[in-house]
Amino acid sequence: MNLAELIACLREIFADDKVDCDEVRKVMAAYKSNVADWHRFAKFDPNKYTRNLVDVGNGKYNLMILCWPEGVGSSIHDHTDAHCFVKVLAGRLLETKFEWPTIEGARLKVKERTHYNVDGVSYMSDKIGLHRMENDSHSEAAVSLHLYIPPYTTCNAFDERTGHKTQCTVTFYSKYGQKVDYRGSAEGRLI
Ligand SMILES: O=C(O)CCSS
Ligand SMILES: [Fe+2]
Repeated sequence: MNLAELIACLREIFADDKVDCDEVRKVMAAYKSNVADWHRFAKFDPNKYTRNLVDVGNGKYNLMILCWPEGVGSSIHDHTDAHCFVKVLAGRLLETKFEWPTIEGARLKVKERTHYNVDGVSYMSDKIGLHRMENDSHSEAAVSLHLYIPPYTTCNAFDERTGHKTQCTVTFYSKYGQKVDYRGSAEGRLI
């Protein structure tokens, strides 16, 4: 299966409304990363991770490729009640899962830390908690494939020391292989 066939499979799965997480996870795991499939979407920025839109299906999901320079990670964030599947395409990612904050001003509690290597698939949702994804390698960039069902444009970022949350707008560095130019627009803040 190549990336185009994975996309065709996802469109079929999401032709109806129910989300069968096991089926999605199996399909994401069945695709074996091939840089020839995804290279044209993988646009890096030296100072942050980039979100590169690949497919929106019939509006039921966002499929995107994220590019992580060495040592770069996301903030600690939620997923706005969406399902979140992450598959590593190159390098490796460290996922740190946190409990939701319960005490005002208290430090977030770590639930677990897991490394995902190439073709590893992780699942996250607000029912499980919060997480941070990061490329903790200092010698190798990472690339990952993210599927969010349903799509969302805002989520919350959390301060690890206090649990304080800030709403963020998530944007795309590129869409379908073309860089997006936000000059002059308020958008553009990443989490
Ligand atoms: O920017 C995002 O969508 C978070 C990446 S880790 S799921
Ligand atoms: Fe996430």
